[in-house]
Amino acid sequence: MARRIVDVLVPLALDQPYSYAAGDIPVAPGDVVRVPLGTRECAGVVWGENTTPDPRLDNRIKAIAEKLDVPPLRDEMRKLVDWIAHYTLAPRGMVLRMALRMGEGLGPERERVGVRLAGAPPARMTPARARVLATLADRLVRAKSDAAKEAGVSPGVVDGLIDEGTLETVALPPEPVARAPDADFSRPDLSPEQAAAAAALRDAVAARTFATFLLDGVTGSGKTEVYFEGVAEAIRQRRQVLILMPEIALTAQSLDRFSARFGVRPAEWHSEISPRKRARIWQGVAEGEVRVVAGARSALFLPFADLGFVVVDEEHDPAYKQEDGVRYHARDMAVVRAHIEKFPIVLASATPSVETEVNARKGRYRRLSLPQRFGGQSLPHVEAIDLSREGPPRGRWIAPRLAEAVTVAIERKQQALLFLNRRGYAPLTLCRACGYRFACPQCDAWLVDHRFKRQLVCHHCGFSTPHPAVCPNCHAADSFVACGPGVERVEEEVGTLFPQARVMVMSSDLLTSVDKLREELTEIQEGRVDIVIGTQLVAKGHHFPRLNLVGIVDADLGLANGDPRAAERTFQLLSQVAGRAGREEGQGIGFLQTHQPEHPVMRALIAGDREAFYASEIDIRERLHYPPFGRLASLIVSASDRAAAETHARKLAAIAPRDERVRVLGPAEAPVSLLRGRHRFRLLIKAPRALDLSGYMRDWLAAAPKTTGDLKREIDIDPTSFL
Ligand SMILES: Nc1ncnc2c1ncn2[C@@H]1O[C@H](COP(=O)(O)OP(=O)(O)OP(=O)(O)O)[C@@H](O)[C@H]1O
Ligand SMILES: [Zn+2]
Repeated sequence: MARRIVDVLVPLALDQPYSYAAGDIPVAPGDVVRVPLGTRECAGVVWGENTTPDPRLDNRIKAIAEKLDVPPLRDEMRKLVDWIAHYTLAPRGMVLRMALRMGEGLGPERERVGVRLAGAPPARMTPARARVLATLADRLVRAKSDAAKEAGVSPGVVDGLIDEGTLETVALPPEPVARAPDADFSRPDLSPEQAAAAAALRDAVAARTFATFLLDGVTGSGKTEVYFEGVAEAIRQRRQVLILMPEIALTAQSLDRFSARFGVRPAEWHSEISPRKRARIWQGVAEGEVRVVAGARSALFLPFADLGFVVVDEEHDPAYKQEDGVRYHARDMAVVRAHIEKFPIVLASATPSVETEVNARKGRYRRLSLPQRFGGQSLPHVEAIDLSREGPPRGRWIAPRLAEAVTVAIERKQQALLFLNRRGYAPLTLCRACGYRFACPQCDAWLVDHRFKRQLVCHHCGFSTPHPAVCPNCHAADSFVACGPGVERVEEEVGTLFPQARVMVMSSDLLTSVDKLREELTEIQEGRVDIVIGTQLVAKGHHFPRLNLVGIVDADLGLANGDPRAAERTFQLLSQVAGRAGREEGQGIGFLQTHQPEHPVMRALIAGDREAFYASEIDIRERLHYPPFGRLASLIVSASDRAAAETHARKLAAIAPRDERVRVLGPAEAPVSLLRGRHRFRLLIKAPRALDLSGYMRDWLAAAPKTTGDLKREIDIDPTSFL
């Protein structure tokens, strides 16, 4: 009998599977196996039968070491991996790696040890020991760590009592990763609009077919309550659900809302979940035991046994695009997954991306509208403060009219949010004596002054250095001037203007963990803060009942960077921020401090005229053949040697396949021309919508010269960042 050979894809930067002999291990496609690779072993997935193995390899083919005891990767999941790799041009192994990211913790569950009172009291009694005995006097079993915690003693005390025979140990079953949600735990009364939208989602989930919805509701309209009804239907159908959120929106508040509706928290999946927990969730999801996952973009690659509904909350959020490794857009790939597995998906936003908006206009996505806030609250009233006419005095950042409004808000015991999307104290530091500016040694960027950490920091690569005492150029002392504001500088000004106010600064660099973020958000919700100063960390999804005033310190900040999506991003971000105001009672007000009150983005925000913004933006995109009316890809060539990068980029441009429908722009020095010590050149490729741009890029690179030295090429299909 011929040997059975199978192809195994390993989670490494390889596009092709390797052949292995199955021996007498009964493997089938999708099975997770351990295989020898070079000098070590690694996990991989059987991708298919190999019926025509290369005879020359015959005696070099190695055998599969073992089949792992985890559920196989289903057909649909393998199709998704193939699809994404094909589309993004990432090696298939790298995409697989995301689907196998169950941590190294897979394997038997770590046993939990419980204790209970069993024998005679110890010979030597101490107050700590007495407390443990008192705690366990009810003769119930407790986890060892819980017993220590409840008694307020160290675990060593409990161990001592076990050694003496006073306590006995008992093996406890592992805690479930997630308990089953109850679809009818607490059903809300929906407004008529909410009810109509919810019914559409429920029907779609019950129909078990592919459909894409845009849940288009103004800030505070109760989109969450609506998509929860789709979730409830999937739970009733005994199917699984994935709720994707931008990482920072995975807050205690949103998880609590889930448990208020369904009785339990969903399983969480984000970068701070521990490897062991990760492994258990992965397995629970694959076995169908975990019903609902709320996760950041990487949760898209979880191997659901029977996924029946996906929500992409805040679908316009740039955080859905992964910018390193496999460059994929989780929203778009979620739609692909829904299509492959034939279930409905809903994209929710108050400010849909232009792509999604156009898809809805063209009828490719079905729009569900919630034009009003829930409970009759009106949308915030937005006004411009023209910085060229009524700006603050020199060296200050809060205009008199905004300061006045903050004073009034505090008097009324309401909260104010001052938004500035810039971390640190000042974006540029220079020497007054000689004009020297502090720049990053590895990047084309100024160093940002972070006073709280007492460092100058590069926001591109993380390089940091303590504040020097004298100018490194002219050796003058005390000659530094901080230029421009960051949140820390606004905090300083707020301290002078409102000395009595309780102030909190929220900025990602000041946070140590997700838990810390959750604590701070709770403090704001509970009204223990008067003025919040924050970056985009506070812009998204939060519901602060007492917040009625939002001041945008520099509304023009995002417009200046030459990015084709600058207008869209600015509109979305500022609408979201302003949308935090007046959600529960009273009228919300937003102030935009701007030098360009006539800019279409500012005019649309002030008039509350979303349609005007989309009309002008869609018109521009259509004329320029930008997405979604055309397609883009970017190719960045980088190297530590500038000439090497430039020469290679030019060579690539010269050999681009000829196709009169495709335009290759560049190479040009990238806007960030030096990053982490590498010089960067960019090519931008523009093509019509119908063209297979991934195929074009693949043909191109297949003919390209090999990269030598530390030359690197990075391809980004549908880029969203243009730096
Ligand atoms: N049917 C309902 N019954 C009771 N409360 C509701 C209902 N719908 C919405 N709410 C409440 O209204 C508030 C706003 O809802 P939600 O946060 O879901 O809005 P949203 O549309 O997601 O807003 P944003 O886009 O600003 O995040 C929440 O406090 C929510 O609990
Ligand atoms: Zn840097």
